[in-house]
Amino acid sequence: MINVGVLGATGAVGQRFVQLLAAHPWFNLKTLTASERSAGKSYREAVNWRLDVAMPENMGDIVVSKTSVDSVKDLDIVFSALPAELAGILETEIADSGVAVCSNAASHRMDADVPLVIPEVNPDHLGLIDVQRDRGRDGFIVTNPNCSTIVMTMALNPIRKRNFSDIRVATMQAVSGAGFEGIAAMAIYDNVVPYIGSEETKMETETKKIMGHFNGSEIEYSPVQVSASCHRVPVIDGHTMAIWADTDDPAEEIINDFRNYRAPFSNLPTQPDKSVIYLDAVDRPQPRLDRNSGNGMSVSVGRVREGLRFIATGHNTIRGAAGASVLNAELIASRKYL
Ligand SMILES: NC(=O)C1=CN([C@@H]2O[C@H](COP(=O)(O)OP(=O)(O)OC[C@H]3O[C@@H](n4cnc5c(N)ncnc54)[C@H](OP(=O)(O)O)[C@@H]3O)[C@@H](O)[C@H]2O)C=CC1
Ligand SMILES: N[C@@H](CC(=O)OP(=O)(O)O)C(=O)O
Repeated sequence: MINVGVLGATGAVGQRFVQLLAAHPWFNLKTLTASERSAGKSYREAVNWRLDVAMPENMGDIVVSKTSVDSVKDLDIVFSALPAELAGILETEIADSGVAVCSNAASHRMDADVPLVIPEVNPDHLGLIDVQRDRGRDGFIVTNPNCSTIVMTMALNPIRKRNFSDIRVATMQAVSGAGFEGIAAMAIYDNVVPYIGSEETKMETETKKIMGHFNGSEIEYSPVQVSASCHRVPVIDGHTMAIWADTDDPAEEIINDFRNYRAPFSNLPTQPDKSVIYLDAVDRPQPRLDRNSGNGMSVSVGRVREGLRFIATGHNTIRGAAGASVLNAELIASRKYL
């Protein structure tokens, strides 16, 4: 078993990590960290469990540690669900101390030698781990993209061979994306908020790195242009988006690409066989109906129309966050990077 821990284990993403790791076949979850407010309490006492599945019983008695390099020094991997302003320095120190960091936080995503990985899309970018090691780092950092960026790039992956260069996207993002205390009920109920700080820039820049080419020492960014407009809607979990891409190929061909798509790895426990699912009902995908497909790891697509226009939905705290990081760690372990 590989010993792992979760940084920020009491938050919206941290709880998803605990849910996904508590009975993982490869990973032994032994350390949970949070702020000074929670440190020293049992996880059961510290956490305000808010997921729609029960808290795994075996996690409740773990004593929450302070988030520090020392607390995780005996682990092989830490999963980071820390606020970005803390993640920057701490993740660097933990990686330098010899531990592998799989992070959800935005802080290191665009660092030149840090892989920004979705296993189905750009697994070869893990080669940047060797670049980090070559400069003397004992551990390493691997990041997963922003939640909306993951759903969009996963949805585009089966049709990538069609060589589009111009993508437009309008998102409808769930409130869980803002964290538990992120948005007041009075602000979102009966409403749509047409602003999510930095989200549009993240979608526009992270996509160029993910779709870029790893030449053995660095990523050559893709020339693809993304124009994003991001909006918060009164949905608990599941980001939905309308996507436009510049191909005139017939809708039937695109639908066939989606139907025939299979995930590339069969040996990773968190990877569903179909990580992109095509739905042909005229009114799908919908977040409430489709976010849990593939245990929350599949992206659902539908309403494919010439132009090209289509809709995609994915679970933002599973496929877009904790599940994405766990899948990255499985790929890292299977490729013997630990
Ligand atoms: N929500 C989402 O859909 C996504 C979130 N992310 C990213 O994941 C990260 C976590 O987000 P989210 O779970 O929503 O955030 P939350 O606010 O829900 O949780 C924050 C976590 O960090 C801990 N924490 C807060 N302050 C400190 C501190 N000073 N020292 C140590 N630990 C601290 C909290 O512990 P305590 O309970 O003790 O306060 C809690 O465990 C962020 O970087 C976010 O941008 C990425 C993709 C999607
Ligand atoms: N901004 C996203 C969630 C998030 O935290 O993204 P990032 O990991 O890029 O900071 C949302 O609100 O839905």
